[in-house]
Amino acid sequence: MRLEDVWLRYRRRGPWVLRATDVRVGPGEVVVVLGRNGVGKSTLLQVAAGVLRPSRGRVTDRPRHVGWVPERFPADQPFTVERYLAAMGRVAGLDPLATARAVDHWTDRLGLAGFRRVRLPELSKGTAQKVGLAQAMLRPPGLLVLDEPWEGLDAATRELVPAVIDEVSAAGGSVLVSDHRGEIARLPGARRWTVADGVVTEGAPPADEAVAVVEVAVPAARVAGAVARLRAEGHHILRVRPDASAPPDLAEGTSAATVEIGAAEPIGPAGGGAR
Ligand SMILES: Nc1ncnc2c1ncn2[C@@H]1O[C@H](COP(=O)(O)OP(=O)(O)OP(=O)(O)O)[C@@H](O)[C@H]1O
Repeated sequence: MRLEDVWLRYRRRGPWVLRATDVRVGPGEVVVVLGRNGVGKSTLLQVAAGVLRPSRGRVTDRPRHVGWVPERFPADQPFTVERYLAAMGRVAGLDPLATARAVDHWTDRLGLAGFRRVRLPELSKGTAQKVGLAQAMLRPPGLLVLDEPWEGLDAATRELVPAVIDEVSAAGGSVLVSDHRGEIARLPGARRWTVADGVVTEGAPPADEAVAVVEVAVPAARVAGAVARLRAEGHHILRVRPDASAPPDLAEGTSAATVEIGAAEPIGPAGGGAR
């Protein structure tokens, strides 16, 4: 898919949010869209997904089936989870049997089985986000567009997002995902687009900026200090979790915790790849 000289503004004579954007994403590729708050990441994703039409320019070779996960799932709809997903399956062109199978699969996989009879407005934000992800995946998408998909999700589901992205790309689909939390560390093979001043810069990260996630077990009593030191060194803390598998006699803590890090800024070549 290619965005060819795409310009976008929300109203006539308003400021251009996107200017002369010319980027492409191929089958099986994952692109993370980066940039400051309000810079135009969502706008770019909506143009790519076909939710917004460019003011100028065009989008070519967009795959026929697009999965679109907005930053906020519009939960103010009077359906139960089950009925909403069934309707979305039909909208995606699935027959009733395929729809039922897909709804079963994704509600189980995303931990939504207990919410099938719950109405959308009664869901927590995180659960509603999962419904947003489920509807996008009912039919395997040729293009999956995810706007800040980690926002509001519980830790277990956050782990699932990279797995879902990998599946789509392994099946030959393209994936665009915006990220302002540093979760890109979970997608080490992804390309990046950076949005700044209305301009989208395309380019794979140089080899010395390769990203890895490192899990570090520390005594529970020392977590705060370890997190502070890692942050001071420029690493990005993805999460801290209790580590039930740690040996009980680990140093002075009665229990241990695992600190998972990536880095916000590149560190030197001796940095062992952790960013
Ligand atoms: N529907 C709209 N009408 C008018 N202006 C809008 C609309 N949606 C977004 N904008 C403006 O367009 C610009 C880019 O917004 P956009 O939501 O694309 O940025 P973003 O990088 O995704 O931000 P964030 O990281 O906060 O989600 C902002 O100045 C925003 O105020």
